[in-house]
Amino acid sequence: MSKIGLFFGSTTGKTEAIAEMIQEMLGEDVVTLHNMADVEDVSELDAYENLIVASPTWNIGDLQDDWEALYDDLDNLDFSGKTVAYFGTGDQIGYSENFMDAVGILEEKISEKGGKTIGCWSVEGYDFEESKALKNGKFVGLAIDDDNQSELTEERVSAWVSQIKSEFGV
Ligand SMILES: Cc1cc2nc3c(=O)[nH]c(=O)nc-3n(C[C@H](O)[C@H](O)[C@H](O)COP(=O)(O)O)c2cc1C
Repeated sequence: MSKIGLFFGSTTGKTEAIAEMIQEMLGEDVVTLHNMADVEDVSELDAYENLIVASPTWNIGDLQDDWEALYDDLDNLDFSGKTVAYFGTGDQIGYSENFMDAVGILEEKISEKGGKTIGCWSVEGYDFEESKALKNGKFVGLAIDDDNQSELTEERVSAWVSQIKSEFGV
């Protein structure tokens, strides 16, 4: 069993590309990728104590479709004892009032069910109106905007990976 299960949804491939980048940085022996399109039952998340949960925001403030399909089933899981980091991709200019909402929606549900959130991320360098992913003035996970700030993607991912590495203790 690898140490971290990374569960992502991705409609046009951007979130998937970030998931692969993270796996490469942390090592294939450490991170196992699970595309939500192939996940039949959310109990697959239960196999890990350390999780990375990722979704782009679609349809103006919604979860990506494959997460949407299984979202209600998260109520059947107990996340206590689990450590969870989040990331998402979004468009802070086109969807300024809903930037990264999907990450906020997932974090709220999973932390309600006992998950311990790590990997919070500063809003510095972003320009948006509103986001459900904000808690105490920070994003509850890494925010990637490849639509408008692709030149910052790799350095953001790399800094966040160093951060969660020590928070996960891997
Ligand atoms: C129709 C449509 C709706 C979108 N809605 C949002 C949104 O509400 N909030 C946001 O931050 N980004 C939004 N986006 C931007 C996507 O989340 C962004 O392009 C993302 O990187 C796509 O990820 P994926 O390729 O992994 O599916 C939207 C894009 C489209 C085309």
